[in-house]
Amino acid sequence: MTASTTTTPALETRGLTIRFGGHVAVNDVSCRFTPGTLTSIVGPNGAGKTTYFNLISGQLRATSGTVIVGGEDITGLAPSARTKRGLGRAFQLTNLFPQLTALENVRLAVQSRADAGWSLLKVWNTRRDLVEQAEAVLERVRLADKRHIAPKALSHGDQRKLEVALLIAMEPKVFMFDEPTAGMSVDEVPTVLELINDIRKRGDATVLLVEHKMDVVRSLSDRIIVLHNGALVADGDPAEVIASPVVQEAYLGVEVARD
Ligand SMILES: Nc1ncnc2c1ncn2[C@@H]1O[C@H](COP(=O)(O)OP(=O)(O)OP(=O)(O)O)[C@@H](O)[C@H]1O
Repeated sequence: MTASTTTTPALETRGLTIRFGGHVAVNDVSCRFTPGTLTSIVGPNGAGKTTYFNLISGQLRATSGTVIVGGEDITGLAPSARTKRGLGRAFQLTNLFPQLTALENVRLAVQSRADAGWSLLKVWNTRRDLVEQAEAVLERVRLADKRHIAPKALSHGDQRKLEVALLIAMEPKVFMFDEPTAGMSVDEVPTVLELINDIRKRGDATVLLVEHKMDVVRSLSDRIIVLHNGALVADGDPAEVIASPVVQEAYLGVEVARD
């Protein structure tokens, strides 16, 4: 294990399990995620990666096991309550307000975070701040020049950047990305990866990344865990895990074989 055992984990799962009928999609997964690290979760199709994410973010309820954020057991909480505890998951743009501009959407995300901790009056008094913060986030994801465009009019790559912007605006402690480069053209991929790398380098954010492209995983990760048939079968340093038989077998002839 590369995760430090002395630092309080930002996120921890203990014995996390979900069954669909007779099928165990996530099977007794115990794992600690340390602040300031990026962990990639890999494994073959159907291994349970997205289901693991759904259990962490609350889209699915575990059959057994616990999810702990910042030392607090959040297993019984709804997704929105988990978001307030600092769990942030990037979702496709279906969550956006299509009639609003990119800037207005990001401002709403900034505001939803502000509302969680501030009085409404204070939010009103700092409206200008909220817009400035939203603009700063759009700068950071290099969408400042497109701030007045509606999300659906953005290119696919810019839409993915906007998704990252919304997540950044909510200032979560844990950032969760499920295949953030899926469906992107080759030239759009590096910008989104740079943004994720930038999140990881700033402060003590904890980043979880589900990604199939092994070259991406290798370049970004501090640690890799491997799920196979719902179980955690490898965990550690990226080079070691990528070289392990289970990963070699799962990805043989695909990305790994190219290097
Ligand atoms: N709601 C559900 N009902 C029944 N079975 C489900 C449900 N959600 C997931 N599964 C099953 O759980 C297993 C794990 O699926 P999951 O989508 O988590 O895998 P994955 O590792 O994310 O795969 P991929 O890389 O293809 O996205 C699969 O066999 C899937 O069919």
